[in-house]
Amino acid sequence: MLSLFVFASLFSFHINLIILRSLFMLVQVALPVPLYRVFDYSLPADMSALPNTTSTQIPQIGSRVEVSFGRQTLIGIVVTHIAQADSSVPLHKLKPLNKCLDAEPILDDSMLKLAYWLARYYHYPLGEVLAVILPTLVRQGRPLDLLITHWRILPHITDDDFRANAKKQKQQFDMLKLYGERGASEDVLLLEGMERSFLKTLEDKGLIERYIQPKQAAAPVKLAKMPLDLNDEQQIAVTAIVAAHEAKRYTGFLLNGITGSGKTEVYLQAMQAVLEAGKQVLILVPEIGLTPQTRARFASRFAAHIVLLHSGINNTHRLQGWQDCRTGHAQIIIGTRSAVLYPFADLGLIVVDEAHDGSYKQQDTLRYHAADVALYRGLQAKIPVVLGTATPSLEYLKLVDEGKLVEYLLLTRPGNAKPAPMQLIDARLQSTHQQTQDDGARYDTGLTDVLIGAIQQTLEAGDQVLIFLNRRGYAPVLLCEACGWQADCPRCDAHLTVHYNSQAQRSNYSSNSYLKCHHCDWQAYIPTVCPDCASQNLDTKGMGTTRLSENLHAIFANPQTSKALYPIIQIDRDTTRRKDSWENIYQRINEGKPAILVGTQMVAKGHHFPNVTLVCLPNADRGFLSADFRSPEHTAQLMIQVAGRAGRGDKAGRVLIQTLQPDNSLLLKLVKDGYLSFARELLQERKMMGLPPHSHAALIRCEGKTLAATTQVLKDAIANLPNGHNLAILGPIDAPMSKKNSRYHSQLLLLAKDRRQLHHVLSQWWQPVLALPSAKYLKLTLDIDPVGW
Ligand SMILES: Nc1ncnc2c1ncn2[C@@H]1O[C@H](COP(=O)(O)OP(=O)(O)OP(=O)(O)O)[C@@H](O)[C@H]1O
Ligand SMILES: [Zn+2]
Repeated sequence: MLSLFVFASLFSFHINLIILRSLFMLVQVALPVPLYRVFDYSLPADMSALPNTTSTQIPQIGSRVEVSFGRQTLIGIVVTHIAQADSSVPLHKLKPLNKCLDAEPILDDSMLKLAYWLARYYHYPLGEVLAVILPTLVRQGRPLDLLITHWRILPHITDDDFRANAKKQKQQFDMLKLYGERGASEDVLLLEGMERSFLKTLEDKGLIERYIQPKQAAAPVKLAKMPLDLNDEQQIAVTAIVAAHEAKRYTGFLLNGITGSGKTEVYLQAMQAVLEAGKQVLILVPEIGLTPQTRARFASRFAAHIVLLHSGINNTHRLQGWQDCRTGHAQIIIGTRSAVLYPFADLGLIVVDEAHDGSYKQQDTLRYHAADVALYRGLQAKIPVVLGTATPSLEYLKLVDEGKLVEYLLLTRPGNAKPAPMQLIDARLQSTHQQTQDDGARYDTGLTDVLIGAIQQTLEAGDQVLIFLNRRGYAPVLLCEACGWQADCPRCDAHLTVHYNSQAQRSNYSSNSYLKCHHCDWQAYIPTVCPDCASQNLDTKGMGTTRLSENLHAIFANPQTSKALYPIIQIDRDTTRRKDSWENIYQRINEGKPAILVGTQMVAKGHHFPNVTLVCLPNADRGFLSADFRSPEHTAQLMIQVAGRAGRGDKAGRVLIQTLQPDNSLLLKLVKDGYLSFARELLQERKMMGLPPHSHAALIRCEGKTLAATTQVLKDAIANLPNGHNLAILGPIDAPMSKKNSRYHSQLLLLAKDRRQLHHVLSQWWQPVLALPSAKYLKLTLDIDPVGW
């Protein structure tokens, strides 16, 4: 009895102590505001007044709280508990929290560490980093219980309880009846076509009830199909990745495999070991067009819970996916860039497919690179990370040289498939093919006879042709032949692209014919006379995918019917805008009948079209002339990726590159010696010039109403650099497209030999730059490891 009393009094003393401590305890909250700091809030005297806390509980680190901030109410994340004595805010100025939204942390320690790392590395405010990490609905405060709603029919209810006129309700009731006395989860029912409003109606009528159950763990992953027999190169790579996984050791792998060498099979077999150990696998893919096909490939191998994360899913699905990753319910996660920021219960492997791809770099707000973040997360979780590509960026080659990435080469294609040889066609020696239009006038098709002959031959052999043209629309320029006027965007330093369809008459302003700026989406009618000199002599210059498709129609038309003899399938952002259009196009191609595919860079990425045996690049080599030092690397990657679509099935393929500069040394090197040798030479050149990856870059951009203002800030910023900074400074210069959307842009590039030195300077310098008097009303951004110029 006595001991019980002692225990009880000790217990209440303990409680009092906690309450007492919480009175002097503050929480520091990261809020989604552009300020480089966290904010102190006190706890209300009566903690139980805070929803989601008990009288003894302090809101946990990693949980969401609602606070008053100025006149606003914001939701932020608790990042630390501090003693009141340690706060710089005087007691009377401290505000109490309004609400605690989570009883448990929604971000664990590793996610918070990730957020701190991102904030530090990209010099971005912590609260805004967290806003990028969290899905919209989480940010807005949606409750995140890990319980799921089930619905079932009440035991005493029978069919007789329905009146005759409630037909739809009866239908839905019958559907629920199929699930027996335990009913089914709301997600399943909604997927089956049940409507939420009906569930509510049936509940209100006392026919069905909801009950809550904890989410069940996913069933162990099973193989749905036998793996292929690996070739030696593949086997060596799989063994190394699995060994790192088994040793619970971080290793960054560069899986450097030529196009069609079976990198995906390597991912699949490495994944198998990881999934069988009960761990999750994250696969990053470049863009939305890829995800359905990729999913199909993984789903046919593994019976597993696969979650797809890309920009096309709505907020509810995104939240669901986020929860599934965090609880471990998701076993295979296939996603674009932002999936690398998701929380995972037990991640065992990260694969970054087509790791060189530009879409892995986020180009606004937090400018992270998903492959770099993947490597950090691998290190954090002690797991292997595989960067797979046929065209590794120079950054990765350098990391291999430094021993920071382990490289495995796949130099052959499995089975009979051989890499397609590349051949140059000198377009200076040959005039391009001319066609006659209805009114008898001749026009240039932009294709040489050699190219047309090869296309014809391929189609007659029953195969498919892919023509790559990285420009959508009809033509990039509308020009007055009389006075030289060109249709330019009033808001950007850019020509307006002509979107035109010969079926729609040019003069009747049909919705198919218009001028459009591809940078700001400004649109205008196509004028019938020149706005400057009133001449009717307006003409288009250059060729986009629509025009090329029309030209091909004319070239390969049946003379009697004028109809094209072969399907001509245009694949670009305009033709794949609708949700299911990519799927339809994909199906048409995979029927395998002879066809001509005309596509922009959308077709370059990872697709497997086994019947394509000829790939043509009528003018893809232009990028070798650009001013951006990264342009040759990116152009070569794109060319090799497109070329890699040829000859992936049993038949041999070939690649024809039509060019006006057949003597260009870069082009010759690429065609003759292949990508790796080409890339090695570029890397050497960058070393000589001290350019990335042989130095580390930060790009500062300034946007404002005049170039004078944007340049001035950057000059002031340079003047503020700490003494002895030891950085190379390029600029300020006008940005490549200095006027965009009626705003002007200047930029400044900082280069450092040593990464730490760059970050050291930035950490002292960047925040004061944002506070410069001349920076008021201007937008300043910092891009660490920029990929564009
Ligand atoms: N060991 C193997 N034996 C037989 N066929 C294989 C093997 N490995 C891969 N393949 C087949 O080779 C084809 C090309 O493989 P995959 O698409 O994985 O190449 P990839 O390296 O990912 O290509 P890309 O970089 O161009 O996307 C596929 O049809 C695949 O099924
Ligand atoms: Zn524009």
